[in-house]
Order: sequence, then C-alpha cells, then structure tokens
Amino acid sequence: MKKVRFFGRWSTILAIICVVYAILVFAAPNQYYQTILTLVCVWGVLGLSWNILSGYSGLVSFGHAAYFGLGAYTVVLGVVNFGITPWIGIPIAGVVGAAAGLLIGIPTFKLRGHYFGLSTLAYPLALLYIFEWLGYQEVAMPMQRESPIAFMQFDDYRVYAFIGLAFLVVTIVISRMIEASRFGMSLLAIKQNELAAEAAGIETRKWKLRAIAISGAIAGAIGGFYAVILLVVTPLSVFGMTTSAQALIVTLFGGVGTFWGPVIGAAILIPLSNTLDAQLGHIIPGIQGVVFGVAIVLIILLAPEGIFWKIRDLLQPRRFSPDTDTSASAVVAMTADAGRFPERPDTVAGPVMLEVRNISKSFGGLKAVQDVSFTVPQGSVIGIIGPNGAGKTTLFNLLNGFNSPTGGEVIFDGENIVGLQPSAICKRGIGRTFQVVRPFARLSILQNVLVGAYVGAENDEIALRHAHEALAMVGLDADSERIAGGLPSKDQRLMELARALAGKPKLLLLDEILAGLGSTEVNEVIRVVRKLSEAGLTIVIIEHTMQAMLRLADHFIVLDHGALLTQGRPKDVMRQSSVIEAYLGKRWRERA
Ligand SMILES: Nc1ncnc2c1ncn2[C@@H]1O[C@H](COP(=O)(O)OP(=O)(O)OP(=O)(O)O)[C@@H](O)[C@H]1O
Repeated sequence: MKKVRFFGRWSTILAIICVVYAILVFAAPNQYYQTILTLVCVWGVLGLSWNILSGYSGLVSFGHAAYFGLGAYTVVLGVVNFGITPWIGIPIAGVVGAAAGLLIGIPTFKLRGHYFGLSTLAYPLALLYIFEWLGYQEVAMPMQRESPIAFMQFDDYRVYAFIGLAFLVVTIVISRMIEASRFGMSLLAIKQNELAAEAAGIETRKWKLRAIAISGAIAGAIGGFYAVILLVVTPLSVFGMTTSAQALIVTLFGGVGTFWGPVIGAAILIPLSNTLDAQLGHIIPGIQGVVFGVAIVLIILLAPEGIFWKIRDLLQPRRFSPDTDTSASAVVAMTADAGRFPERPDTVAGPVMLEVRNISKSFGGLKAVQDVSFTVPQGSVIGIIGPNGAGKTTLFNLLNGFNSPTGGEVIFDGENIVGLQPSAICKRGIGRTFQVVRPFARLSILQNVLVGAYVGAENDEIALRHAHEALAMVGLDADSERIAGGLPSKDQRLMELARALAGKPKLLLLDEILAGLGSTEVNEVIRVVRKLSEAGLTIVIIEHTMQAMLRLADHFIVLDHGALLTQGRPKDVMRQSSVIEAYLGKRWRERA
C-alpha cells in the first residue's frame, strides 16, 4: 500500500532554498538589501497564512490585514505600555491572531462564495478606523539601548533576515503537515464541493475554523515581527488594503493551494517592487502598487493558476489513462452478460434499521414530501420510485440531513437523527451518492475516496486502507491515480459509490446512480450494487429505469406529489393501476 511520505523531495528543496538565502544574506552589500530579503520572508509567510485558509479551502479572504495588524499592534503596544519583549510579544500576537480568526470565522462562515470574500473586506477596514480613533495613529518602538537583543533590536540586519527565514521554514513545515494530512484533504474537498464533503462525513465547519485559527495565528505572529522591523506602526501600514492585497497577490502569482506558491511569489515580487521603488519611486510614486497590478494581470493572462502549477504542468503534463471499458472485447463481454440477473428474492424481513415516521417537507407553499412513513429492514434493498418531482431526492435530503423536515421523525439505529448535520449523520452510518455526481474534480480517484474514508477511520493509514478496499469493491483500484475531473460518467458514478462505501456505512442511499449511463455500463453498475447487497449492506435506491429497479430492489416505495402512493413487493406494486397512472397517465391505466 502506498503511504504518504512526509519527508521527501520537498525537504531537500527547502534545504537548498535556505542555503541560497543564507548566501544572499551574506552577499547583500548593505542593510537595505538585507531588509529586502527579510521582507521576502515576511510576505512569504503572510502569503502562506492566506494559503492555509483560502488556497486550500477556497474561501477567499480579502481581510488578512486584520490578523497582521492586530499582531503588529500587540507587539508594539506590548513594548510601549508593558515592556514586554517581542520574543514574548510575537507568540502573544499569534494567539491574538488565532482568536481574531475564530471571532471572524464563526459569524462569517455562514456566508458562502463571493459573499464570504466581500464580508472579509470589512474587518481590517473597521480595525483601521478603530485604531485611529483610539489614538494609535503612529506608535514607535522605543529604543532599548541597555538590552537591545532582549528587545530584538540588532545592529546587524542579517539577524532579522535569519529570524524571517526561521518563520518561513516553520510556516512551510506547518503547511506541509496540513497538506499531507486529513486536515488538508478535508479543506481541498470543501473547496471543490462543500456539500459533498459534508455528506462524506467531513465536519466542514470544524475544519474551516481550524484553518482560520491557524491562518490568523501565523498572520498575527508575522505581523508582530513586521512591527519589529518597521519600528513605527501606523493603522494604514498594517491594516491597509495593500497588506491584504500583497498576501493575496504573492500567492496568486506563485501558485494557490501549494506551499511553494507564496514562497515563489514573494521571492519574485518583493525584491522587484522594492528595487523599482528605490530606483524610480521619486519619478513614479506608488510604483510598488503598479508592480503588483501588472503581476496580477500577467498571471491571469499567462498562468491563471500561478507559476508553480504552470511549471509543474510543463514538466509533467496531467495524464489521463484511456477508458478501461471502451474496448470492443469489454463491450462484447458486458453485452453477453446483459439480462442474466436473476430476480430478487421476496422481501427481506430483518430487524428495522431505519424508520421514517410521518416525515414532511415544504418549500414555501409547495409540499415536496407529505407525511411519508416506511421502514427499512437490515439487509434489504428498498427502491423509491415515482414520477419527476415526486419528492424522491427531497426525501433523501431529509434522511442525510441536507434538509430539515417540517414535521416527522427519522429513527436510525434507535436514534432520532432529525436536526443532525450531514457529517454527523454520515458518522452514524448513512452514506449517499448524488443524482448529479459531485466529484472533487481536481483530486485523484483515490483522494476522492479517501475523503469519504476519514469518517470511519481512527487514523490516516486506516483511512487509506478503507479507501483501497472501497475502490476494489467497485473495480476502480487499478485507476486510483487518475484525476476525477476527466473521468467518464460510469467511473465518476463508481468513484462516488466508493467514496460513500469507504466510510463503512450501514445504510447506503443511492440517488439515480444509473442516470446517464449506456446499457452495458448500467449492467456493470447494477452488478456492483448487487454485490454490495449480497455482502449484507442495506440500500435505499432511487431510480427511474424500471428494468434496473426490478433487478435491484426487493421492496418498492412509490411517491407521487410528495405523498406515499403505495409500497410492497415490486411485482405487486407494478400491477397497481394507481402506480401505472402516476407514471404513465390515465390512458395507460385503461390499457393495462
Ligand atoms: N430547495 C428547493 N426549493 C424549492 N423547491 C424545491 C427544492 N428542492 C426541491 N423542490 C421541489 O420539490 C419537488 C420535489 O422535488 P424532488 O427533486 O425531490 O423530486 P424528485 O422526485 O427527486 O424528482 P426527479 O425525479 O425529477 O429528480 C419539486 O417540485 C421541486 O421543484
């Protein structure tokens, strides 16, 4: 089994970067260039902090200046008012940044997409005015002539450069630990499809709060260090829009979603903008802003994902292995199998696993599900049928917690699960797939399935084992490294099924898993589902294709206009005139 190696090529590259940086520091002719090297680390660290929240989870923050500025003021006011050395002030600034992250995250995570990003703009702006109003327009770091080292005041500017490097290395290691763990994988899943991540058992809110706390802590600490270099802190210099923009731009330029991105971005843009400012600043005031503006335009035009990804794609183009099921022999073999499925046995009568009691859901005046009750015995395959708009998917959404019912109860394993989060319901053993597949498109098949495995695994190694087992069950193990976004429909459906299976569910909800598949592919997926059922898994399935449903389910539940029309053995149900009428209209009932 392939294990994720923590130390590898990346640590060698990091060591090389440190050596090159040290050579540059010693080669730098004066304090000015040593300070530029220090600033590369400062903005690299702030970019990394932004990347931990926004790069991995996709929740774009325009407000990282809030944590940075709070950190800077914590350190400078600590020295001025309480004589606290920055050696202690900087860790305190980290704690302040983490607390600010949580305070901002708790209300702001209620918003999604652009609304989240826009709302983050408000925080540094508000803090800027608050600090001005408090009279902290210009707070200078007092000179400590007696104990300069205790107050981080060095004559040799190379010391600052190396402290900056230490910050950068620690932040890269933290980022790498996040990337290589379930934390990073959960954030990536949230970025690509938050609802699917939640349904796969990822506690999305918990991970987002952890990310913003860590991100805020790093931004606060590096803001504190910036105050030490800057010597004078003003609201505009730390809470200003350019601070947040600089963190964002170095990351976008270097590459989002990888810890190398902010390092590359800062290493290029910071020396460039500072040197141009020194050379041309008197002729073109604000040239630094121009550099960042041009950088963003160039990156949008030439490498929208950033330099890192562009170079990586040039060095190792993303490969897609050919479809496994399109060869003529495979098609012939599958066709030969068609129609060989025996009929399901009579209704399974095991102990009740799920009991739905009088459940209802209204959207405004529309009663999408009305007073529906049924039970799901352990080991059974229950088919939910009904015409378009009958309320089938809404019923699934009520079972897995996407929607909360307007009335009724859902008893799973003796517990009423109404009101629980989808991730909590998944944790209790209900897995699901979606009518419209929700892959994590940029992740590999294995990573997609791994995201679903965390919920039922104590550690990452067990999760990896569960993911491989699930892939083997659906027959995708050989393709596990393929990227999900380019897969044909059948493989996407099977991958989603594997993702649900990897969490070791007791009950599986399959929402139109055969939709959009050709007849040979339908047979293959049916075979997989039947194998799962024979292995003892309890399944509830929504499906429009009646032929497939007859092969799969041992009990039918028929919905019409949100209400339970009838239920029973498939053959009996299919003979009922009310069912024929609901499906095909009155004309057909008369003919039947
Ligand atoms: N979030 C929502 N807001 C408002 N109305 C909704 C919402 N979700 C579903 N509905 C409505 O509820 C009714 C039932 O929809 P649902 O998707 O559950 O039906 P379905 O049986 O799964 O249909 P199909 O077979 O076409 O997928 C439909 O009239 C639909 O328009």
